[in-house]
Amino acid sequence: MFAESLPRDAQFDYIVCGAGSAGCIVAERLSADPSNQVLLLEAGGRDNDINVKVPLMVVNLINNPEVTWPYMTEPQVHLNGKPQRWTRGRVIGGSGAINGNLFARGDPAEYDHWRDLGCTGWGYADLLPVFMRMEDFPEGDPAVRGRGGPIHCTRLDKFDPLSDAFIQACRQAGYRELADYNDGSYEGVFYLQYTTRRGLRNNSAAGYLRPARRRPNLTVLTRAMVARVLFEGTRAIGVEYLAAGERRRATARREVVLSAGPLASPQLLELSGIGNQDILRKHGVRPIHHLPGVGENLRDHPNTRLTFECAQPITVNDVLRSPLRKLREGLRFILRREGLLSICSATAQMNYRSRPDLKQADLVLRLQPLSGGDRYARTPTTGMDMFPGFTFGVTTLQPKSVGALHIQSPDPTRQASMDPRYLSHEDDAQLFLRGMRISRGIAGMEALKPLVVRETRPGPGVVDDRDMLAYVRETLQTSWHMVGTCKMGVDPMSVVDPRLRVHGVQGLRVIDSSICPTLPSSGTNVPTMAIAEKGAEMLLEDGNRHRT
Ligand SMILES: Cc1cc2nc3c(=O)[nH]c(=O)nc-3n(C[C@H](O)[C@H](O)[C@H](O)COP(=O)(O)OP(=O)(O)OC[C@H]3O[C@@H](n4cnc5c(N)ncnc54)[C@H](O)[C@@H]3O)c2cc1C
Repeated sequence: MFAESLPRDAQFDYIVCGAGSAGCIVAERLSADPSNQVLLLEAGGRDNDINVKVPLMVVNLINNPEVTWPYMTEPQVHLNGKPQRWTRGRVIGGSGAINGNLFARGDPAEYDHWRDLGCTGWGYADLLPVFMRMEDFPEGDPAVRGRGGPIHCTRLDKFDPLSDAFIQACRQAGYRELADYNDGSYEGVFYLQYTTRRGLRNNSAAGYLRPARRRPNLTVLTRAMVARVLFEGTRAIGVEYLAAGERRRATARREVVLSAGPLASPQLLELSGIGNQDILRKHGVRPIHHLPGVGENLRDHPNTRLTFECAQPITVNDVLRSPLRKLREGLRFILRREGLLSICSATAQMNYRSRPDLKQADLVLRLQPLSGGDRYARTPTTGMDMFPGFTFGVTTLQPKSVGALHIQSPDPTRQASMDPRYLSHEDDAQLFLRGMRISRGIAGMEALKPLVVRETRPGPGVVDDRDMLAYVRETLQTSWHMVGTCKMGVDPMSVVDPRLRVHGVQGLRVIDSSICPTLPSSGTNVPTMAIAEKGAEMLLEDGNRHRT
């Protein structure tokens, strides 16, 4: 239940910090046992905004400071010195409340890689039952797809002519079409699936937290920013948080769980004295445990784009710039819960290998039936093209450039210094050139040709390596898939063990996307929700073991 405030020094069994994709699940799972008193603290507010519910209306959220964190990275040396804007959700549901709703488990081979790195229990076969119990996808193969779970997965049965032509063009170029890319197959071209239920966003806040919000043993406090974890020796005993202009405390009898996401969970560890002791001392934080991996291993999927003018007015651009089309799409959505309003943007995708000798797909080509100056240009006032347009997003799946994030002050309200070091590894830059060339080949296939008037970005004049690379460095942006800053593992640079317990201290876990050792080869939302499902199961198992 939502609380307005908490009594001074309130006590709970578990305190979960951050109500994002992971935190909502952890809190729901823990509070399903009525003997657990659970507190969920969220820095942002409630998620009642209609823009959260209707998928396409996310265009009104990603530039809205009311529901987002306005993070900026350090200037990027390999992107002409430009810092990058990194929007994240600051609201119940977290980034899952403002994301693209794309439903992807990721490449099974990448989870097997995690297992091979020493993360016992995290191979694809281990995760399959977790993915299955989370989801509701009645039309899928019941041997590998779940039904009846809290997160509904939608496969649209009608697509627009542009998406159909894209699929056809990829097939003409020799790639195979997948009927269900979440069934364990991963390489090929496919129509995307969405985390929506009856046309509305079905994130972890909707699927897990909402049904649990009246439980008397679950307290949810919004506008409460965790400032640090409190310790007695090396045991976490609670948190200090900022609410209504005051610094307050809450105590955890069992465990504190950090689910504040990949940019805040490592910051909270460092503010609490867990991290590289030299960095902590430099910023006036007394070290409790030297853990040099905290904040390292920052990974993201960088993204560059080719945009095209479309020969027919069938794109999101055409809907958003025409009051009549908006009304028509609005009615279609209200009456049948279908159409462009029921998706955020992307409709089809191809996962493929840049070279046949590779073990797994390393590139993504994604179709978005909208176009504009950059990834945040989603409306006429934010830079969307005022003509029919579509985008080919090009993303490298396992970039070799890895960055770091660290506190730059003991003040919890000051963002950490974030440096993804995009394109610092030359192989990543070369892979983008390959991806762009393959994308142009697809745009030139018979099936797509009638819909392409011209390439608008980078444009037909940009053809040699030097010019294309200059374009990539100028236009590269995030896919908002940051992970890895509290890496799970057994090596000296890992932060949590495979049961997600922070090394070297007791009573403290990190359960969110920051524990991924490498990038899941996909969007990171479904992988994060699976991490939360599995992490909560471990918390409950360990809690019960102590009781008996
Ligand atoms: C614009 C955008 C589009 C995306 N599109 C997709 C997509 O289509 N498909 C996909 O698979 N993935 C997508 N992602 C990525 C995916 O949504 C994230 O990887 C996932 O939500 C991460 O979950 P998390 O729980 O780790 O963090 P978050 O969901 O970010 O949750 C962290 C929560 O902690 C809160 N918090 C932070 N600091 C504190 C503090 N000090 N005290 C209290 N609370 C705090 C935050 O406000 C937030 O609510 C997208 C992300 C974004 C931002």
